[in-house]
Amino acid sequence: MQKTKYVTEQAVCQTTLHVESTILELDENGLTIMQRQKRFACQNSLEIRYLHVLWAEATKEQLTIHYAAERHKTLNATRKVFQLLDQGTSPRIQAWVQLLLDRAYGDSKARKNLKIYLNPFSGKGSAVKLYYRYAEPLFKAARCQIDLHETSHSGHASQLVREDRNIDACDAIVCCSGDGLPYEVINGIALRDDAGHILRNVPVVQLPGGSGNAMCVNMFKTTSFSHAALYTIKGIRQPIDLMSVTQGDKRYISFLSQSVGLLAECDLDTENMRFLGGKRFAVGFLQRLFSPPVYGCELAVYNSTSQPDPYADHPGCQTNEQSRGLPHLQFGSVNDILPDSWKREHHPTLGIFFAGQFPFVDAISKVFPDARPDDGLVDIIMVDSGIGAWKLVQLFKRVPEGNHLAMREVHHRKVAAYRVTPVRTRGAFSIDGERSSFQPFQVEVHPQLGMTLVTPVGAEEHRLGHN
Ligand SMILES: Nc1ncnc2c1ncn2[C@@H]1O[C@H](COP(=O)(O)OP(=O)(O)OP(=O)(O)O)[C@@H](O)[C@H]1O
Repeated sequence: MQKTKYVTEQAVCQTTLHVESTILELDENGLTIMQRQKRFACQNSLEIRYLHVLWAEATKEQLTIHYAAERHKTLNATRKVFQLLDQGTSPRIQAWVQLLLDRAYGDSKARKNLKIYLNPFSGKGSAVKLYYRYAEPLFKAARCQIDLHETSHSGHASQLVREDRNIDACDAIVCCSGDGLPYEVINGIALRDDAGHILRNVPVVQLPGGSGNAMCVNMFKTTSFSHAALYTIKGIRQPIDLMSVTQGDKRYISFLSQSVGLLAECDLDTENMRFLGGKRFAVGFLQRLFSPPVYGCELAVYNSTSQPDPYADHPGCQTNEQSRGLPHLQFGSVNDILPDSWKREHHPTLGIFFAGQFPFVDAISKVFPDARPDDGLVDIIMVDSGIGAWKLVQLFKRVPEGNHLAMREVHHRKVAAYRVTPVRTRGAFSIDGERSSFQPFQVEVHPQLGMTLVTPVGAEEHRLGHN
């Protein structure tokens, strides 16, 4: 807490508050607090961006401004207190405080009601510590209402969201975890009778507590825990597409990716090396570099831009109306006969199949650089297993910048739906980074079925490892 100052109100206009020797000025970008030393000279000026202002209130006696102060690239909840000598309830001061709050929150809802799920085993097991140290103080300073649940087992978060009768009263579901927990939450909601209504209306966000944290990187453009907490407080609602994945008689909801082949193996088959953190993926890659696996498959794709009527030759399909439940599968499931309008291809020597709807699939891999999360399309990249070790290394070196799409060996496209039928009977397949059974699967995009929060205008991008 900063040093307390004794002041009296002499407000001169709506954006400026003179309180004895202090001037509080609301300018274009934020609040400036100046100490007036002599008649015309101001010193000790402090600037607080509106983005960083968490809360402000004036009681009869004092004005308190809570804000997120940045030190060593980490945000900490702090406050300034000014004594108002019985004048805090004056309309002028109350109007100034309201103006500060209006500018601090803009289009974002203030005092959010947050439902928080904490996975104590995410990543290297530090999510709980990170939450209490970096997120909770900011949420409390911003006067958020917190309903916190620590998950006790796999499937716990799914059960909680399925049974929660007040879920639509919350302003965001905050997963303090890797990407596994948001996947679980979304699929838990998908089992409710009002799944469509909840998915479309209640934002799901992530504080980066796991090893991948793709949801946070894509939406908040940060791997910093404290910045992600601030962007949750100040986040703006943003609809996103979700994807149905049908496999056998099951239907999963995917928000991030589907992966078959080399990359899925590097992720799933190195889970016993979790102690290596992010490096386990690189170890898996090196192990397969000189003999990449071959995942021959039949691929069928539906591209809505070339075929204007997706329903024409699929009699079983229904319109994707804004129902309260989960949307109907417009293209049927993986068990249905393929519509004639779909393009069929045979890829006998496929090595990598990766599909996703966000640019980043983890904190550093920009696999789909021009993907848009709300365009009704899923990006697919495919690479042949015969690409060769040297080209494979080139490809991976280019992925962080997203330059790999320029390589002749990388086939990229955007589709509205697709089906993969593998030739082999065993192999690696993941949905949103979670292992799924190796069987034929079909994916269709549900435009803007999901909801999340994104950073407000003016937020910085930082994808480094700080808190
Ligand atoms: N208390 C718990 N014990 C064991 N597993 C849990 C618990 N709580 C949640 N889980 C499961 O842990 C899985 C992985 O969670 P999460 O994604 O948060 O961490 P991660 O695997 O470290 O991160 P990433 O997905 O980024 O690699 C989820 O599928 C979830 O179901």
